[in-house]
Amino acid sequence: MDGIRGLFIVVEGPNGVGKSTAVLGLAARLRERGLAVHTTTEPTDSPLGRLVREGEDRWSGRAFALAVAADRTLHLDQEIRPALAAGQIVISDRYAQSSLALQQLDGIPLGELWHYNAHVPAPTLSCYLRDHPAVLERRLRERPRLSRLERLGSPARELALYDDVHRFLEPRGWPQALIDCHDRDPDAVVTQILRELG
Ligand SMILES: Nc1ncnc2c1ncn2[C@@H]1O[C@H](COP(=O)(O)OP(=O)(O)OP(=O)(O)O)[C@@H](O)[C@H]1O
Ligand SMILES: Cc1cn([C@H]2C[C@H](O)[C@@H](COP(=O)(O)O)O2)c(=O)[nH]c1=O
Repeated sequence: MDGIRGLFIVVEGPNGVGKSTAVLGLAARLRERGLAVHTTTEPTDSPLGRLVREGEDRWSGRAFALAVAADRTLHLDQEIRPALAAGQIVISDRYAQSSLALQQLDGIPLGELWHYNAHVPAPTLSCYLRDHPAVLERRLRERPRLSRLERLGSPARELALYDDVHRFLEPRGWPQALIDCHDRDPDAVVTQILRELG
């Protein structure tokens, strides 16, 4: 697959770390500068993406990893590349790193997950949000219901998996930034992301 032309930003990190909040805040700050921004998420808001979301509790292992990878492939073809071609900045809440980290919870080795995703282009910048496990545990405790993967993993395990993925992608040339969210309000998190973007 060809590389990416345009500005494609990915926000990643463990469940509850503040990805969706950061995506909204970043989009707002870029729009204040008069820039055209397209926000998106994985799994996508497409028929396949909705099926994947609904399937998380019933499917696991290879079948789920491949379904998520298929949704990502369509995401690139039908949403990300067209938005970039139209001159928009694309910000995605989750991308391939979520697969490389979270599908390991289902026992799929990182190398195999990479095979399923190796065709996807590197974003312009991938931001990995981090916080202390205790903060994330508190946020998850406040949720009425946890997903299958949230129950299977834990904030500490997810953080460790994202660290592995960060190390794995570094020699593969993916531009990446670690964003420490601890004791930073959402605005300060966005400021840090903007600094990384230069
Ligand atoms: N920087 C921050 N400081 C304090 N609270 C925050 C911060 N960012 C987000 N939150 C709060 O933490 C909770 C989780 O945030 P959010 O939904 O953005 O996380 P997420 O990473 O997208 O979660 P998930 O992956 O589980 O969907 C929300 O209640 C949100 O208001
Ligand atoms: C992209 C992607 C997602 N998932 C899982 C992780 C979460 O349980 C849901 C998404 O929920 P959110 O509240 O919208 O963040 O999907 C996954 O396991 N693998 C992936 O690649």
